[in-house]
Amino acid sequence: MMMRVIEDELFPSTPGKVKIERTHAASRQFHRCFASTSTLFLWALLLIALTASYLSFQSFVDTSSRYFTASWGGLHWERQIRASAAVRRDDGIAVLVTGAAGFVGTHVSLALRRRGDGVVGIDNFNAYYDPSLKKARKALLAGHGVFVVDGDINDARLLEKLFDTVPFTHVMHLAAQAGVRYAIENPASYIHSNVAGLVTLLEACKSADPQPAIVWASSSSVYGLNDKVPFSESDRTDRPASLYAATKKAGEEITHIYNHIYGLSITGLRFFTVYGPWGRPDMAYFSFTRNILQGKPITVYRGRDGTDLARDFTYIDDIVKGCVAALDTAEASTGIGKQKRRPAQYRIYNLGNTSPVTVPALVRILERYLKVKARKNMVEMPGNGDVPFTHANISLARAELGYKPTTNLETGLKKFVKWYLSYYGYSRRAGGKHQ
Ligand SMILES: O=C(O)[C@H]1O[C@H](OP(=O)(O)OP(=O)(O)OC[C@H]2O[C@@H](n3ccc(=O)[nH]c3=O)[C@H](O)[C@@H]2O)[C@H](O)[C@@H](O)[C@H]1O
Repeated sequence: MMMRVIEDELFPSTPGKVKIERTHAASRQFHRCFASTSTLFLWALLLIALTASYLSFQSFVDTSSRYFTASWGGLHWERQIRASAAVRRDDGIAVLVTGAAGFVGTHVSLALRRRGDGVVGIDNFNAYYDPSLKKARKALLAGHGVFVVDGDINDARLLEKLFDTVPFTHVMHLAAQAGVRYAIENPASYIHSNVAGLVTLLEACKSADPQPAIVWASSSSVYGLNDKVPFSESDRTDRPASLYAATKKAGEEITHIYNHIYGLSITGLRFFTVYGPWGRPDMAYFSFTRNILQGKPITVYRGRDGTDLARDFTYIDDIVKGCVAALDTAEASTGIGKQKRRPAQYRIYNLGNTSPVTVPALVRILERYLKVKARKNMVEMPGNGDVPFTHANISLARAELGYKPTTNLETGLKKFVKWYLSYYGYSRRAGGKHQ
């Protein structure tokens, strides 16, 4: 049936009518064609108009959602920032603490606030470990008048806004992707925080007016595979054993560049396995405590030759004193308008305890305080970033910062266990709350 219709149109049955028919057909086709072209044109116009309005709507939505959903910005936010940054003592300093809801960040922020310095925190509250612990630290800081901005150091606009709002004299840079072994699982997170984030922060600092002096957390891990002990600042640091260590070493080089070109005052602190109350759940002393209390086994690494691993465990209060002394002795940055006027201070210090303790000895101390025997699996140290031992030479920090650690591992772990039992509710009810 369909075939017939098409044939009739192409080959008309009455020969005399062919020309007229053809003329009519051509005219019909022309009209049809013109009609379909103009329809097409109209549709195209409509489509263009729709696309254009969609795109401008999208950009409106993006802008307004940034405005409405951003966790920073606005008059109320600025008031909170200024109140938190207010200095309440003569010659006090105004410090931006990055990673303020982290372990060391919380303690340093509290110490500064207690003596009357202005402190504003910034933290991205990532889920590397239980964010509820970070929120609890934030609440603790809020109770002392320290406001922590929920934001990332990779957010250049946020940093610019913070420096526009407050003329910070110092930055205590503690935000980082921590953990030596996690780099195997998530290498990108180390580059994001410890390299890209650091550069974004330094860019903001170099452009700030006034330029702040920067004190930041490097790590004992930069000594890597060195076997000369104790580790001194002048020792080689070109054989890292983990990506974490490599990014901290990179940080030392990167900060040097900003010191050299822009006159930023830089102090890098090489922390040695810091522990204590409000600590990091990913660290051995913390996760061992959790497992021992829950009756779960713990894995204790040993060296390839069967030797025990050892760390120069350093108590948080000693580290805080070192950080505060570094801030107090930091000279001002020397740049203005992104130009260095004269050479600026560049320093690196070990902050350790100077008395390494083996991991099995750490477990024995915990067993004693927890009154529970640990179920230990002794396994050979996997080749995923660990080093066999760390041991700090702190002569330089002692001479120039007056740094003098006073808490041994026994005393420090006692304080940690007391905090742990209270925080997780073990002192109130048997078994404790889940983590
Ligand atoms: O000084 C630093 O620069 C670093 O210190 C810290 O690293 P580390 O010294 O490796 O601490 P931590 O994980 O507590 O392991 C302690 C010991 O327990 C052993 N260890 C660990 C876990 C386990 O399950 N079993 C075990 O035996 C393990 O082999 C090791 O011998 C920080 O985490 C890091 O962010 C960085 O700041």
